[in-house]
Amino acid sequence: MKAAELQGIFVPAATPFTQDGALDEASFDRYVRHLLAHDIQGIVINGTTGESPTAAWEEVERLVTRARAVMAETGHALPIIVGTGTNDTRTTVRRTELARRLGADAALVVVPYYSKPSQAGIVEHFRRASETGLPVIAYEVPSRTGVRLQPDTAASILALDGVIGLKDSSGGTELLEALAARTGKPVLCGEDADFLAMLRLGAAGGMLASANVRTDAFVRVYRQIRGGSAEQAERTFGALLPLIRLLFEESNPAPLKWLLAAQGIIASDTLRLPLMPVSPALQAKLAQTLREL
Ligand SMILES: O=C(O)C1=N[C@H](C(=O)O)C[C@H](O)C1
Repeated sequence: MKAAELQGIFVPAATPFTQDGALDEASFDRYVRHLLAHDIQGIVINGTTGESPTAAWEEVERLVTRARAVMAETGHALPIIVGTGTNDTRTTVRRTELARRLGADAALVVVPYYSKPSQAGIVEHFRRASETGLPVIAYEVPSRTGVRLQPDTAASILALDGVIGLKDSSGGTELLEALAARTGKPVLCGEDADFLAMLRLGAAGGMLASANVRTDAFVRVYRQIRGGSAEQAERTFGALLPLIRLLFEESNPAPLKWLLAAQGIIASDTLRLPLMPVSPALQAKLAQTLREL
């Protein structure tokens, strides 16, 4: 995958489980077929939305194999981006190599969480991952990692040959604006509520959990901005905002999985602990949204 291909809407897939918590491949196949019916630019497997903290690597490999098979059956060849980042550089490098051998198109590598490494340590982490030969998309999400990329650090990571872009879930537009004059590489919005603001400031697109629902409307927002129809984009996005807020009212991907299951796209909204199903109060709000979709 090349940097120039990081444009448009990328959908991070949820990982369907059966009620007893096993990987539900039949649901995943159906779900991928559903996603492929929309004009998206790629699918992410094992992102945050895919419950990467509790997915076994063997399961990730199964999902990549299934996604590729469904694409072959339906005549699609969209990029498959695989979450390979952990807080351990060695494991991250090994997973990125495995993903490359499996035929992934790019790796989504999160800023190493929990250890609170120095900015220099973070750059080194990405250098090692980027030397595997699989294009890397760096993923900045300080609310989850506990460490924030400084703009200089993000620019150094983006300057690495094997890094093709950044998914920015930092919240707000500061990092994007700081990077604007310093990198030609694409920045994708990873903070759903900021999608429109970031597109306006030059983001190349979005990698958005909420684009699993009302996918076509997210594609429309992107196209409207690219086509210069800012007012239309504002209206389209304004109509999506209540849905986005609901999807993040409790930890992603719990609300999303509830909606996918309620629509029959996946069989069950089962999550792996410590994530819990959505509360009854949120379920009632999601059920109302479902009637309006
Ligand atoms: O799975 C992802 O990739 C995303 N994760 C973010 C999160 O839950 O923190 C949200 C974003 O929409 C995509």
